[in-house]
Amino acid sequence: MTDTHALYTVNEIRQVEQAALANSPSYALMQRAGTAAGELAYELLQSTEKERRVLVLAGPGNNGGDALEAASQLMNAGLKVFITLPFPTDTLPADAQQALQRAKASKATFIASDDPAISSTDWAMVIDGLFGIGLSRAIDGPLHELIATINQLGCPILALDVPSGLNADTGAIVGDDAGIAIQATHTITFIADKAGLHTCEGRDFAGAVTVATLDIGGERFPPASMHLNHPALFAKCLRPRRHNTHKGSYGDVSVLGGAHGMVGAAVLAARAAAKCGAGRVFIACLADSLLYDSMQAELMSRLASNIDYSTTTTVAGPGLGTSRLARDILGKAIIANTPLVIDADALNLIGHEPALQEKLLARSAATIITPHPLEAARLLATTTQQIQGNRIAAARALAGTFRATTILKGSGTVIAAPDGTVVLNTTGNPALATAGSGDVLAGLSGALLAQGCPEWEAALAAVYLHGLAADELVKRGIGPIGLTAGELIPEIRSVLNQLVSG
Ligand SMILES: NC(=O)C1=CN([C@@H]2O[C@H](COP(=O)(O)OP(=O)(O)OC[C@H]3O[C@@H](n4cnc5c(N)ncnc54)[C@H](OP(=O)(O)O)[C@@H]3O)[C@@H](O)[C@H]2O)[C@H](O)CC1
Ligand SMILES: [K+]
Repeated sequence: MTDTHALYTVNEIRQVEQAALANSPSYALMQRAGTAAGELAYELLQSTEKERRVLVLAGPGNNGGDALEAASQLMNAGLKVFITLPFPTDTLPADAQQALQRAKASKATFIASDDPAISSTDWAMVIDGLFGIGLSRAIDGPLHELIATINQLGCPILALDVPSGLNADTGAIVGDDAGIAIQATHTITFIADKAGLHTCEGRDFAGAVTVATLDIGGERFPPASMHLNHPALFAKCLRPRRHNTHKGSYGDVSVLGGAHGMVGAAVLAARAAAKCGAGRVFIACLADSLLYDSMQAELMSRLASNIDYSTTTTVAGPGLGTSRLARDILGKAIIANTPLVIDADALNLIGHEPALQEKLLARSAATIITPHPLEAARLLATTTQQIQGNRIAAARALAGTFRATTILKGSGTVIAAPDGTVVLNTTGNPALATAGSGDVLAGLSGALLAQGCPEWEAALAAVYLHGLAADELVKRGIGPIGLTAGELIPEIRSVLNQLVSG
């Protein structure tokens, strides 16, 4: 495949697989999958000093076949391989039957899934081939117990195609609290990459993801509607500055927020906007409580009611509250039809007020909305659990309903366009789960819009840079525990400048 950042749904992959199976000998794809998995396992095991015992979990379908094939490869490479196959073998699909015969011939040791050796052996690695894209219900009973035991082992776990128990499309654990999934350190996924490995629980359960295409050419794939975020997707809007420019060249940002007692949120967004390149930044507070920002004297303070929203990019929401005054001024900012980022309480107001929704739909200027899952649930009149159950569908629904580029925050932030295009972000870490981090993202998004970045690229760049800054800080020991949102701002400025000059 040429498009290395493309993501496909299970349905799409099934179609590609069927077409490929029709044109190659049966069993060839499974052999390729098993070989790719065996090679990766072997490579990962090179750094281990343990006696190289590998436990292979094989399931009742073709994912189990892949695992049995990988087991044969590793036996042939001289490792000590133990296989547990806790299912009747006479109902294995034909290809998996062949893989079973080869595994038996390789003299791998078969052990029962309740053998105490599973929890007492110091395994160098576990290979998870219980279920792949054919998982159809929550994993329960003895298999649930087996997976709980495996997750406690503390050794590297290589999942084949998908960590068993994870929905490959959504990244949710199938069956939610009733289900369970393998918590892999590595996943080798077949034919094409899958969205569920990169959002919701995906990042925690899949670990490092490798794609093995099984030699299926890119021409067999439909155009992808989902991609992983990458600078190539937005680089064209982050260009070096021309010499012959002035502050007016980089736009004004006004942060509409800061109700009484909540000015800090607006200050964080405004500082982010200033340090990410906006020409001039105004803190447009509802409350008359901020004279100036002593840490960032470049910021200008105005009463929200005195701003001309037709001449500025607006970041609406940080610390805005849901008062009548907030609602009225938000309405003015929306109808001004200038670039707009809508965050926090501005989203809550829109969720409650059909009149604001109508105004939003009448806009033609750039609009980015940045809900976290609870705000998304309010906007779509549903529950957080429903949103998290299918984050991609939720982001698409928001983008379509409000005709706005949507940034659905959370692990594996989803960026969706009204036409259904989706990008999943790859940067960021739990350090971002801190108060004010959303305000910084909103301010950064506003700064990029003010500098002329189109809304789609601005959203992709903002999310990517915000996460990358957190990753860089964590590498230096500043977080994940205790990273504060304000610390992100200078780091975002650094990674932004590096990207522009690099
Ligand atoms: N076909 C090929 O050549 C290739 C396939 N690849 C690999 O195959 C899997 C997909 O294989 P598939 O057989 O469709 O599905 P699975 O192996 O994931 O699992 C299906 C079986 O699991 C049973 N099942 C489903 N959920 C549960 C559950 N919660 N508890 C117990 N059993 C469950 C299901 O039973 P049903 O009753 O639902 O029918 C099936 O028996 C793919 O992921 C790849 O790893 C490779 O890509 C190579 C080419
Ligand atoms: K698996």
